[in-house]
Amino acid sequence: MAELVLCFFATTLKLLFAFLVALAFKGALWVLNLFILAPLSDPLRRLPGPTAGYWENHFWELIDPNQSPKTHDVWTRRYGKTWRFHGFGAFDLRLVTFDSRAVDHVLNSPNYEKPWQTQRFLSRLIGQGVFAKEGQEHRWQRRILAPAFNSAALKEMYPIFVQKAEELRDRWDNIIGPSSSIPYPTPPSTPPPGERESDTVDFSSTKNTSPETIIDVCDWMNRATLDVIGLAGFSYSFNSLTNKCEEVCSAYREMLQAAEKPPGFKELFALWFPIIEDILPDAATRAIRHSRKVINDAGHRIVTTKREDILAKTHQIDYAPERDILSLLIKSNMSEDYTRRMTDEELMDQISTLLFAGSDTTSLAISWCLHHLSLNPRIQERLKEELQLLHSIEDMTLVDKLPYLNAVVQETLRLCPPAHSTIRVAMEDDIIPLSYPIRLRGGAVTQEVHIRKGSYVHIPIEGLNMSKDIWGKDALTFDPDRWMCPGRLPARHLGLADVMSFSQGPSSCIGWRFAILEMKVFISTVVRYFNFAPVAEIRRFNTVVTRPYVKDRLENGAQLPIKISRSHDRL
Ligand code: HEM
Repeated sequence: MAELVLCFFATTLKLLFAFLVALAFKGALWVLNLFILAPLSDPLRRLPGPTAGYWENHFWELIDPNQSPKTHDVWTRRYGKTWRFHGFGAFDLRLVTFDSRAVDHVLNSPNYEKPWQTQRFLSRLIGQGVFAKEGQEHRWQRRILAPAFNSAALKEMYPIFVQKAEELRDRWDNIIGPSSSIPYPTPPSTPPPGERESDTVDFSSTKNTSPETIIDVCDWMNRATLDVIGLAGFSYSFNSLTNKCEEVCSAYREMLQAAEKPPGFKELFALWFPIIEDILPDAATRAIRHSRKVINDAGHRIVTTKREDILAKTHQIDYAPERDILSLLIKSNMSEDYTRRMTDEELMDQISTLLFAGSDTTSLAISWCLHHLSLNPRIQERLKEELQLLHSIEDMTLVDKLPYLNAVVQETLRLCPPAHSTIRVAMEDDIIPLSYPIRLRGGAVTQEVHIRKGSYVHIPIEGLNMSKDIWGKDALTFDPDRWMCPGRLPARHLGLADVMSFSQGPSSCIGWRFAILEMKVFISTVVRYFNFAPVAEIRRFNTVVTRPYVKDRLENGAQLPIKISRSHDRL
């Protein structure tokens, strides 16, 4: 018996050993292939591009927004409109293209998807919503979401933009001090819809006797746009502008802070082996999990109540359903074939997605706009003059059609796109057509790029918006006038709204009209009533989006201090 046990034990050991040897052999082959064999046959090797040591990368030059405009400019002059660079090293060659035909091809072809690393990062943060999905699932979610973003839906949401913009204006007015002669109502005595009486802030505590004051525009805009997406997205009051950020609002902010930290070795490793986060969750992982739970619990309550409400009242003759994005989404979902409806979990993930994709981006775009207006008093003055013609902000068509406001918004989106760049991966070997030929390393000239399955393509959103070839020599200057003279614009635009900021193709920004309208309402409301002046040198840093910080104060995180005073003479 003992012999039998020994024999069994020895055989198991042998098998285990053989298994480990096979595993090590497979691992060695994988490493050999990854670092040596595959790079040797990578067609991108033939492309022009910057050189570096085998283990060196070019991420920093390309992704740091304080360096990338210069890098793009110098490298496109040196290598042409399409080149390759080192990802994690020389074994990881990646493509960058400024060629409109190639950009069109990559962003519109089903052969290119968000890399699985991006999808995993997004799923961990915001669940399985439309942003994290690809392929058929993505197309299906996008179709159900579409009615919530059409013109009719926007019209319904417009009063929310106005309500929140005016609330923000009143908060700022109150911070400046009591000597206001501004002929608009002081902060409302009755709280805005959705806020409880007790949630309104005590304005006296923030008053300042000086006729001007410095505010952190970034923080204020962040709160305002979060309130907007709460109300417009799912009729939910975050009360962020009242300083009484409630639990979902705090959870969301906590989640963003955790996600903003640049990934270290462990985070990168965890993308490949997510189990590590289960075994050894760090503070960021715990924060994200906790935030997701809070957001999901609230999301569950919201989805259930809304669906019951819609089901119960649909047949009432005078029923006017809520017009927020989630209600429209639930309605659109209910009209789908029974087997193809989104589950409650999927609906909840759309809530996190909208929070993530719709608030921070728009808040940054508005902040950058006020920054540029503060640096350019003449442009600010001209905008104020146009806004004086606007009798009421309530008229959506009027606000949307103001030509100079439109030019200022377009120019901000061009020069300060909140998303610095995006990335796709080739799902199969492909040939990318080019409009501008490139010279390969051997000297041959070609009008197409061969790319193999698994290669990454970086789409330089900001680079395309700032390209001198596309926008002219003054591409780096904030000049809204270029949008007023059609002759100064490129013959052919890439991207939604004529800029690359919202990307293009089937995964482009679904909320672009929403964002532009929200920007217009906020900018016109605050620029009518306040003057903006710079107080610090502002730099940019890139986390998930491009944020401002005060030069030499990066440790304080995103900040955009601006001096505001009332424009008494205009009123
Ligand atoms: C100025 C503000 C905004 C900017 C610059 C912006 C930019 C973008 C960009 C560049 C993408 C594509 C990302 C990629 O290709 O990898 C995107 C996707 C998306 N955006 Fe926006 N966005 C803004 C506002 C909004 C708003 C207000 C909403 C919703 C209310 C929204 C919802 C989304 C969603 C759901 C996606 C994913 C679309 C998909 O994968 O099909 N965005 N956005």
